[in-house]
Amino acid sequence: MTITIVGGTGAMGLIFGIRLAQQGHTVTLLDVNPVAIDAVNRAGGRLTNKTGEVETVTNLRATADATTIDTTDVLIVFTKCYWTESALLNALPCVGPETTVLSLQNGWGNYDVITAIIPPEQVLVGVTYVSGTTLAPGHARQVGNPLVYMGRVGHAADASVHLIAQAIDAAGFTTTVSDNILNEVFGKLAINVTTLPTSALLGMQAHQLIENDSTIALMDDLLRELVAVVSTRGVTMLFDERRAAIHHLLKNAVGARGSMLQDVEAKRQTEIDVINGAIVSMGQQAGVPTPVNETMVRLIRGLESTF
Ligand SMILES: NC(=O)C1=CN([C@@H]2O[C@H](COP(=O)(O)OP(=O)(O)OC[C@H]3O[C@@H](n4cnc5c(N)ncnc54)[C@H](OP(=O)(O)O)[C@@H]3O)[C@@H](O)[C@H]2O)C=CC1
Ligand SMILES: CC(C)(CO)C(=O)C(=O)O
Repeated sequence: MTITIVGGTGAMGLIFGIRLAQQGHTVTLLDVNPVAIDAVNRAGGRLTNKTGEVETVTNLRATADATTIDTTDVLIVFTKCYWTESALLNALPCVGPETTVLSLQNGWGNYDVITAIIPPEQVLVGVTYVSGTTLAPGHARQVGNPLVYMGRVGHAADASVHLIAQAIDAAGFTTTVSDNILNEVFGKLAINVTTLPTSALLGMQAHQLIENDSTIALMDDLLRELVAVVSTRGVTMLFDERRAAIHHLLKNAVGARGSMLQDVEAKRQTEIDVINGAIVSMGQQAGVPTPVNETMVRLIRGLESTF
């Protein structure tokens, strides 16, 4: 399969690109970061795995120029959400009528942004529980849970979805094709809404969030609001089940640094608008109060204003 990853030299792009290249796929990392592109083309993509070993993969290339890439079978989107539109427009030279575009980004709204550019029948969305950190240009660390959920929005998956899912699964990510993928997107959003701003504001690693009553109570409040909001969209989410899933994930994510914490440390814009900001907007539309999520948005925006 030919696979192009947009945002490919970022933390998640490198992890998926390296794992897919190790399976023999023709992988191209499309990115705008010249230092990371150069590092990959000179020394290969490097991945520090869960046991601390560094794996180096040289059968992949990186570029900023989509016109140098043949029409790709699959385009995986792994930019920060605020770059999705411009990154996709830049990627169009390697997208044909048979290309499948798959977003595994966090946040709410990726499907709408992508389908404003790419026909919906070519678009898949999903989520992943892998946690990635950039250690150096062209070098990422993979921790977290290697789970992926993907599917077609509003339609059952066909054979082509299963083929891509099999490729991702064979690359070491336990992959589930879902016929109700937006439920999975909301389930992941619940994890991001509760954990990402909390860890970013307090400088805490994932497992530290469940080591004291105050952060547990704060995350409960954020989750309660999200459950109330998504119920107005016909999504049944059980508070206790999601809370247990979040605690389980955090307990098993020792050493993981949430992507928003990494953004704050790098003094980079965060994805707060498509995470807690999305809950605030949906709450406003449905008449559901979301004061705790609104406070997190204000705190993160305040922090961003100091960068
Ligand atoms: N990190 C994590 O643990 C997880 C992240 N996610 C989600 O995955 C997505 C990617 O996150 P992450 O890998 O951490 O982010 P990174 O910032 O590490 O990577 C994003 C990459 O996209 C590049 N980029 C920016 N603009 C463009 C463009 N126009 N065209 C192509 N590439 C571009 C960036 O370059 P530059 O550096 O120069 O800006 C960077 O190399 C986000 O939605 C995040 O929420 C999901 C699960 C876990
Ligand atoms: C939940 C977590 C940590 C990993 O899946 C994540 O989504 C992120 O850091 O953005």
